[in-house]
Amino acid sequence: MSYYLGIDIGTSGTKTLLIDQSGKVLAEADAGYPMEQPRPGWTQQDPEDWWNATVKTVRAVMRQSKVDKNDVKAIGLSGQMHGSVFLDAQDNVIRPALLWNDQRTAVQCESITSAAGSREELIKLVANPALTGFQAPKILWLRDNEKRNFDKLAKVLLPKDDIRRRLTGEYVSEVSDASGTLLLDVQARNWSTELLGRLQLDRSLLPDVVESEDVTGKLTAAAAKQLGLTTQCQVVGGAGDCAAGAIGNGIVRSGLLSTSIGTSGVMFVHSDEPSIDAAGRLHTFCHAVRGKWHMMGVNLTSGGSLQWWVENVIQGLAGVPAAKSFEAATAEAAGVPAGSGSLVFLPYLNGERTPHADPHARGAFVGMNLTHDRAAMTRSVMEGITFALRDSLAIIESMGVPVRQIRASGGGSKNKLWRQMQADVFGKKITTLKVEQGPAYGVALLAAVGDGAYKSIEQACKATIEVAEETKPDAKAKATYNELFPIYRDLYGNLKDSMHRLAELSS
Ligand SMILES: Nc1ncnc2c1ncn2[C@@H]1O[C@H](COP(=O)(O)OP(=O)(O)O)[C@@H](O)[C@H]1O
Ligand SMILES: O=C(CO)[C@@H](O)[C@H](O)COP(=O)(O)O
Repeated sequence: MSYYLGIDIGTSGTKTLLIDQSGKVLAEADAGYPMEQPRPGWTQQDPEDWWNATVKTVRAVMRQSKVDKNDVKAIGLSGQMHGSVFLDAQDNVIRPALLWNDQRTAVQCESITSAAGSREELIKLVANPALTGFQAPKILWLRDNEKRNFDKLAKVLLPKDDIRRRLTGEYVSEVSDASGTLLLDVQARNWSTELLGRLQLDRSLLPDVVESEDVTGKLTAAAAKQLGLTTQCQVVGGAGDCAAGAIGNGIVRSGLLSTSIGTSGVMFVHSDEPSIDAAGRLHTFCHAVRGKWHMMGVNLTSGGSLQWWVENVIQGLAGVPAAKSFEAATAEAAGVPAGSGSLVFLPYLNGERTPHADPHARGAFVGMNLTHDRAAMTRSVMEGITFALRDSLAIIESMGVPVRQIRASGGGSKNKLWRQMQADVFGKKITTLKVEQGPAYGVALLAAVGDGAYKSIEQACKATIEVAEETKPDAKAKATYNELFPIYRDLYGNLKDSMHRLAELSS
């Protein structure tokens, strides 16, 4: 029997799992690490933490499963997208890695747009506008602000690709994650030499780019020893965590969408063609399916807003025990009718990407009155997060993209109230999988495809992924949300100026 490892370098921690060739999960392990926030809107991590978590979790699943190391044929890598690991010519990490939710690069986004000629020209080159989280503005930020570090720079890698370097000694990325650098010609599935030239960035700074199921190398002797595996173990391209999570949800053909409520929120749709949102509100990226694309809307503080509410606000007030806090808070919210008594929450606690692309957007509760209590406010937070996902769905539908099935995933979708709320807010049936394992599972499947256990990722998904539960919209709640959604949408425009002035004051 052959076995495959999936490793997901997440923001809060690394998750590793081991599957057999039928797709059955034999063991899984997690290891967490901190995220530094040296200033409001700045986020960083130490790549060494990702490596230590990788070693720890791989060793843990090998120990738990008791699988013979010679039978582990391949590894798939997934990870938080867009981050930058800056390396010197000796592969030393020059400074902490800047992350996907870092907002320090607004000035560099403007420089990139003007170097391309205009926002429209930039979208023509790389299918997307310049957004603060993406990798290219981070490279320019280093050049503009830390010249001594920039002078040492020899390579820039995405988080999971830095783990690949440590596993195989190779500098390689793959198309789905490379799409989020803003330097990939997404339609041609290769680096945009045109944009690199206009930004005066040397191609040698970037790794090679392959398809997600391609084998990128084998473990070095040192890595094999550290992980307790063999030098015959292959490492496939893998995928950025959104595409990897979508594969884990079986989103590999037209008409299928997935939502994910994790720290960030994602509305993801498969596309046979590189369809581009001319306004640049959705990201158009290569899918981890060979020769296919996807579009997605991303909310920066999705489940992260509930986490903020439960940890920073409610816990302080009520002393809810940490382990049970999400369940306890949402159980209380379930007693409040849909619409939270006309209270609307805007989940823009760290700026927002889709649809506003605004690092200075801020959160708000609007419509409070004397009847509102903690439970209503919790519910309103959940509804605001779900409205933010509906914003992305509305854009997808306005582009004429077919929507046949929506599969809900991520920590938030494990909650029954939130699954019902998604059905009611979207006005559509929501399905969930029998076993949802997220991005690590998606890349373990890519590893199985790379090793030849399946002909294609579509075939692997068909053989392994089973839809279990269906949640239908409730007509009354759907009508309430249809009334509230236009108000939610108007609020950003109405409050934008005040949000910006407040963001300025807190910076
Ligand atoms: N039992 C629960 N009920 C409601 N929401 C939950 C529950 N468990 C987790 N969540 C939400 O899911 C988020 C974490 O999702 P997860 O997919 O595990 O995160 P990450 O994106 O960091 O990997 C939390 O911040 C919280 O908003
Ligand atoms: O920026 C994006 C996608 O564009 C985020 O989805 C990050 O990739 C999130 O990573 P996790 O919080 O799920 O680790």
